[in-house]
Amino acid sequence: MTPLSAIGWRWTPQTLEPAWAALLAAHPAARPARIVEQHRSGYRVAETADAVHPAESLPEWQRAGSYRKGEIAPEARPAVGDWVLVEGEAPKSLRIVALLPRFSAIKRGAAGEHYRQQVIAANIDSVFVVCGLDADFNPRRIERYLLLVAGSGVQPVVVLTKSDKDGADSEAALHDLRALDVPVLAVNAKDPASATLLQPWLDAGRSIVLVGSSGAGKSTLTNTLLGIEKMKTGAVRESDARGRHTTTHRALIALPSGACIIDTPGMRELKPTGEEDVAESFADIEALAEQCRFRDCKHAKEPGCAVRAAVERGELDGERVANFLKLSDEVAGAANQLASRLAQKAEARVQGKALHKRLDEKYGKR
Ligand SMILES: Nc1nc2c(ncn2[C@@H]2O[C@H](COP(=O)(O)OP(=O)(O)OP(=O)(O)O)[C@@H](O)[C@H]2O)c(=O)[nH]1
Ligand SMILES: [Zn+2]
Repeated sequence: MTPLSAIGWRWTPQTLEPAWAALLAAHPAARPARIVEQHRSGYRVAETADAVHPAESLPEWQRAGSYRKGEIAPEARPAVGDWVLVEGEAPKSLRIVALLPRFSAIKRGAAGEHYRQQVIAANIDSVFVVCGLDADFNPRRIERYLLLVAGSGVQPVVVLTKSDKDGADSEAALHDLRALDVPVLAVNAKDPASATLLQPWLDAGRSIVLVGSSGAGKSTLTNTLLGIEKMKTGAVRESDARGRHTTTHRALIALPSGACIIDTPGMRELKPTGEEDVAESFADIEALAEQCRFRDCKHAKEPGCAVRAAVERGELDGERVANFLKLSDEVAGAANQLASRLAQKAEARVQGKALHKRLDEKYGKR
């Protein structure tokens, strides 16, 4: 394994995307590196699994406040997981000279900012949606994660942990999740033999992210896959008054299988961008909705509702339907925000143009 392949580089000159090859050719003195952290003050990149260094970024990627002319969209700036080309010497004088196009991107809505959305992890192959088979078990939360990563180009896998615990009912959980058309696995995250169920997604050169609520077992699973105690887990932390933020942070963890796990704080709070396709994530409900008497049926009190009929027959989970409606509203809300931000942006551009025109008329072309 080369140092680069341990952090997810799996291309040879023959298999390299033409766009990547062209950028490499355009920067003959540069070499690939991966963004593993993004801070207000700048980026940190890895060239090997063990060495993470600050890198100076292009001036146009520096955070800017508002829509100024020529400002670069947030999606066009590097994000965690992105491959970039760097020049200069580590540790002190690395410079990013180009961003390589990404093959997948997990995005989230960025309310409260001027930006419409943010890329929180790029070039990821699979996302493990981790959920415990204890009080943490929540099909609605799983559906939500799946909706938010659908369309990102990343393959989701639902990993149900704590299958070994008293009261854990894997069968019942698998039944509750039967409507999902993604792989669902029940594991004991503490047991290496059990964790081998995840091998199909851990081939060399693959990049994974883990999402799930606090205590779901993400660190435990990471440690088991790693084979050593690299991240502190909850059991250790319980004696620590500072609580959940004491996990030793490693942005990129190279696994013995040759895959790597990328951890980014952004994955902890996912909210819709407005571009999600709820119908696609809830294809079972969408198919039933075609049979409803009214085309715009809200599946509430309308007569002839095929969705409610399926719930009444026990063929569809009523809570899944409620979550579908809730998430549809949320995505519609985010889509409206997105549309109004785009409209504001267009408006600002038109005003800018009008101003220029008036200035031109008054003072002549400058
Ligand atoms: N028995 C059993 N315990 C588990 C399993 N997975 C996790 N645990 C325990 O659950 C607790 C929380 O697990 P963590 O791995 O720290 O959870 P986390 O998802 O990393 O939590 P955050 O770091 O807060 O996001 C720890 O005490 C683990 O030992 C499992 O499959 N079986
Ligand atoms: Zn209906």
